[in-house]
Amino acid sequence: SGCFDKSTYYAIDSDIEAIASGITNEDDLVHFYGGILRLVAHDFMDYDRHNDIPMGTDGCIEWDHEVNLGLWGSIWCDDCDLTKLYNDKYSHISKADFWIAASNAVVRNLSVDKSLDMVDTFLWGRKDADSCAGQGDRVPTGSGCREIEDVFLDAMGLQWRDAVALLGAHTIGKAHVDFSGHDGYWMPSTAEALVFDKQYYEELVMRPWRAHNIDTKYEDFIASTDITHKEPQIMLKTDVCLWFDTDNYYPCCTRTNRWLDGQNMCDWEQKLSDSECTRYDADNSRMAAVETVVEFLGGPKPSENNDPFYKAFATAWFKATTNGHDNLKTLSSKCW
Ligand code: HEM
Repeated sequence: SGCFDKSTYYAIDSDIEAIASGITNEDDLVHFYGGILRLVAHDFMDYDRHNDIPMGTDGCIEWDHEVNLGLWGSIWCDDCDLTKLYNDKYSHISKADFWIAASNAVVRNLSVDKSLDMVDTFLWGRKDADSCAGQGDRVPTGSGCREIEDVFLDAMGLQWRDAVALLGAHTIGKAHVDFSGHDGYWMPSTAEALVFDKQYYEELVMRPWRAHNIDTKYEDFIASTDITHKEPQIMLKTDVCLWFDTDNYYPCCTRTNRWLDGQNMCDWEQKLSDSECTRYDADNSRMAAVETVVEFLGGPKPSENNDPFYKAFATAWFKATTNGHDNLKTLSSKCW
């Protein structure tokens, strides 16, 4: 219903920035930005093209489901800034559309030189669903690449390239013990978690990642030591599997030849220097993920080239947020 024009789109962008500029604590700021992106990801990751009830971006989340914890209460709730903004100014558009526009604002504002503006590929007209029983069960928990194949490739109908691009959003944000049971930033510092760029792929490839929370339901990877990091730095198995075969070989450490203060960096909580993570064979279909990571690094040498990642992210984001919809509209030039 109604009308959604470019000025409304950019008004949402400015309003998100205005809220962000009022958040003085950096950790809270990361969670504000990251939480908005995660909210949309959880709305689109429930899409299943093979199911009679496909779901997808419909503004419906099972807030109490374990996989969604943390979204209700600090990102979306009666007293949450984002919700208040919606109720005050934008409730004439659907929540699903609003969340995506808000996420686009996050991406634009945190991208290098604010260069990743997805306005031209933004479509609107989604309808909110009142209920979505079973939504949470469709969202991946982080166990490994089997989940990426089931959710992104099979249910959502995306390519490996799309999945790898979307996961680059983990550059922004943090995992919280109280929400997911995982703890830490994907980036080495809070400041880096506030820049939407290709650093996720650099961290994945360059850093020694040690298996962590082994034999618990929170199995993941942790980087380095408390000597080099104030906050824990983590990757999930669904992140590390874009480069290493963690589904078939775990626990392991990704780079067993790194030393710090005379100690092997794989041997902090337990000895893993003798368990190097394995790579995929050349004929493994997951090599498509590996090749995409190489591409997003932006060249053979360290570079500032975010273009391959940005372009692929915009494409994948478009597919993920429009999946299952066939009557969405482009932004009007002006609503009267
Ligand atoms: C295999 C798919 C995915 C898995 C298993 C996964 C898992 C997780 C987990 C466990 C957390 C930590 C939540 C917490 O404790 O607060 C998280 C956070 C986050 N995720 Fe994902 N995620 C996936 C895909 C995505 C996608 C596609 C996006 C966006 C395009 C995304 C964006 C984020 C962001 C920005 C955060 C940080 C939230 C914050 O700072 O509060 N994730 N994810």
